[in-house]
Amino acid sequence: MVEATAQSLTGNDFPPLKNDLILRAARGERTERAPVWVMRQAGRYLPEFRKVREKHAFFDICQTPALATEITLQPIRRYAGLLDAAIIFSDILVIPQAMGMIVEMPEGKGPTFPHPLADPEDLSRLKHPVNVDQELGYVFDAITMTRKELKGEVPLIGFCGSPWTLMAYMIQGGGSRGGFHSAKRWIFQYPTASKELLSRITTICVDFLIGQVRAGAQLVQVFDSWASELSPHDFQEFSLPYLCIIAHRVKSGLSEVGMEPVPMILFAKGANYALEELAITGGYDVLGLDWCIDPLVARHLVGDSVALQGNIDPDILYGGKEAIQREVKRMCASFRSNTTDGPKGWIANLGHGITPGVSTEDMGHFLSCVHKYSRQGDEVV
Ligand SMILES: O=C(O)CCc1c2[nH]c(c1CC(=O)O)Cc1[nH]c(c(CC(=O)O)c1CCC(=O)O)Cc1[nH]c(c(CC(=O)O)c1CCC(=O)O)Cc1[nH]c(c(CCC(=O)O)c1CC(=O)O)C2
Repeated sequence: MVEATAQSLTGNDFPPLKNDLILRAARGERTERAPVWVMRQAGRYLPEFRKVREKHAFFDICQTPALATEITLQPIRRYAGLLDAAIIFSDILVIPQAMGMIVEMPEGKGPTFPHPLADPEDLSRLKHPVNVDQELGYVFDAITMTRKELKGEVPLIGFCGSPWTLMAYMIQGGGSRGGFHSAKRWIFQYPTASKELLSRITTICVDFLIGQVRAGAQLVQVFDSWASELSPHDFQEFSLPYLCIIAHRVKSGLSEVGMEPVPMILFAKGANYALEELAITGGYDVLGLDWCIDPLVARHLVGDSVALQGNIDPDILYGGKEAIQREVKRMCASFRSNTTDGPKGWIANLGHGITPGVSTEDMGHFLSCVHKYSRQGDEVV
């Protein structure tokens, strides 16, 4: 267990960084091998996470910097030398909580909102404006503490949910299992109120990401996990403009306080139809891919303007050692455009989060295979 407390945090005098592979790849540079991290790498597939979870409620962990730090470090310790980034332990749903909504996490059911937004009058129930330092300062404290405890081993990623994905949760009242009818009814029946809500969330995302960087995050990722629910036209109307505002305002906001921009990653799951446009106008340095697009095709669409992240099917980790090796090899060849050169502008990851049933050994095997098959000079499939 880490010993520091939130009270002991002082300034931003962090230990020097020893591994900058992911930062170089995010800038589009050619690297000696692909940096690798995994969405949800600190989570239920780890027995050490489940042990902490037995004693603490999910959001208590998020709100207690020493616990969030401990869990963020768990995969970094277990897979020492194999992971090239840590991601702060938190959840995308801390923003709806900051807006005054109650979010519960009943065992085995996933996030639940007991009082979702039913119609536009309900917007008046939300805090507006939101004081992000006050409501989400615990995430900033957790980031500062984690950054110190990481001792420069790997960079730390901060994150938030996208306006559309968060709006969908706030109206739907729960996870993907319930469908998306209520959330989508809003965009068709109440487009003006929907845009008002999206704008409010956008402002919070901007302040939240700037705060995370000021607290010590060295990259940030925006999760638009439910982009897949929108048609290309509706993505243009109800998600893309807000994603663009976030990227541009975070960068300008950081420069206003005299800070260097950090790489920004966008994971818009299922929005592969928008990759070309996102690369041109999005303002993100890295675009995350799900497993439904071939990396060669994605690279062709985005050109050299952005780095890419991803993208094998998370269920491959259930396929056994041989399948993992085979599929990682295939992914590496495709991201490396079938050359023996080192990868250029590629961060290896799954195409979405690791799921709770994966064995810790198979996760380790995935990471080792990326190290082996993404290396410069290595054979291609
Ligand atoms: O599938 C659903 O409908 C609800 C998903 C869900 C959320 N929080 C949740 C759950 C329950 C669950 O995972 O079973 C609740 C949640 N969030 C988290 C965990 C830990 C774990 O997955 O085992 C859990 C499970 C909690 C538990 O029961 O112990 C932590 C979390 N959520 C998230 C992150 C960031 C990341 O992915 O790396 C991270 C932290 C980083 C890390 O674990 O290393 C992000 C998150 N949370 C969430 C989403 C939306 C995804 C979706 O709706 O499909 C997303 C974004 C995404 O994964 O695309 C919402």
